[in-house]
Amino acid sequence: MSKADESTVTSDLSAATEQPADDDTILSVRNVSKHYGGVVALEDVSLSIKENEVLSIVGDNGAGKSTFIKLLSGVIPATSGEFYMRDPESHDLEQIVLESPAMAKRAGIETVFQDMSLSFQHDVAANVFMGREPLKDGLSGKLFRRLDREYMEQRSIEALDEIGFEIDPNAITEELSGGQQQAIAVARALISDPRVVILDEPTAEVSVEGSQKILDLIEELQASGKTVIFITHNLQEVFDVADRVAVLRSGSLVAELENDGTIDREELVGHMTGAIQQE
Ligand SMILES: Nc1ncnc2c1ncn2[C@@H]1O[C@H](COP(=O)(O)OP(=O)(O)OP(=O)(O)O)[C@@H](O)[C@H]1O
Repeated sequence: MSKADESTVTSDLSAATEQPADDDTILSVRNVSKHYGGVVALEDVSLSIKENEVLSIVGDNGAGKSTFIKLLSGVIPATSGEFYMRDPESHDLEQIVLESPAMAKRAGIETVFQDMSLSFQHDVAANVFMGREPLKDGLSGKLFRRLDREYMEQRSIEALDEIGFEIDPNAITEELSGGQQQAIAVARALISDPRVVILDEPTAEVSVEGSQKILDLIEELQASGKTVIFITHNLQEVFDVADRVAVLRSGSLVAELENDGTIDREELVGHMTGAIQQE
């Protein structure tokens, strides 16, 4: 049996018209396409993300990875297709509209983009709460309302601690390492208690040591009940922390593989490059 046969491979997924809504699906992407004018960035992608899994998305440059997560974060609208999210109360998969970042956040999806969107001159607590600063009660009149700094610092410490980082909330962000900055961006994403956390190449600008901390962080997120989707170019990271890997090639989802010890680098690269093509 070839390596490809040994693995749990589902191929030609882009041809699927409807995906079964497995009980453990938290987020379902159905027949989603994104065209930029004449450029086909994604074509008829269907993918189910399972509750509490770590799913890695890989693909060569231009495969459609960034486009895929921009759609899930509501940064750009899909040209066609549908998204469904498991409702935490009814437990049904309900259709959601992802046409703005606010809509994605409301659905419980938070994304940390590669640039992290941090304000580097500001301190850690300010970044963790950026755009959601709590105000002190008891003071009347907008002009006199003050930030609840004490709460911000305390919550920042807790949010970072939850993902395995100890960082002074008063430290200036630009003075911290790449791994610490990534942790701050993740802590900010966690403040709204999302169910799905998307990380866009979280280790790209981080030292080897910092990268290991980020991989630990991904495991912490999973242990705390989150579902994690992460994009990486580093295949070793896929083997280290992903439960499953989805491979995009030229805008199509060409394989989904369980990271159950049977896939190897050659096989993964084969799917990415097209050297392996399933019927
Ligand atoms: N705003 C845009 N306008 C036109 N074409 C775009 C736009 N954004 C992406 N594309 C095209 O869509 C395709 C998919 O791009 P995307 O950035 O999603 O790929 P990627 O897998 O994230 O690549 P990389 O690893 O290089 O970031 C590429 O052909 C790209 O040139």
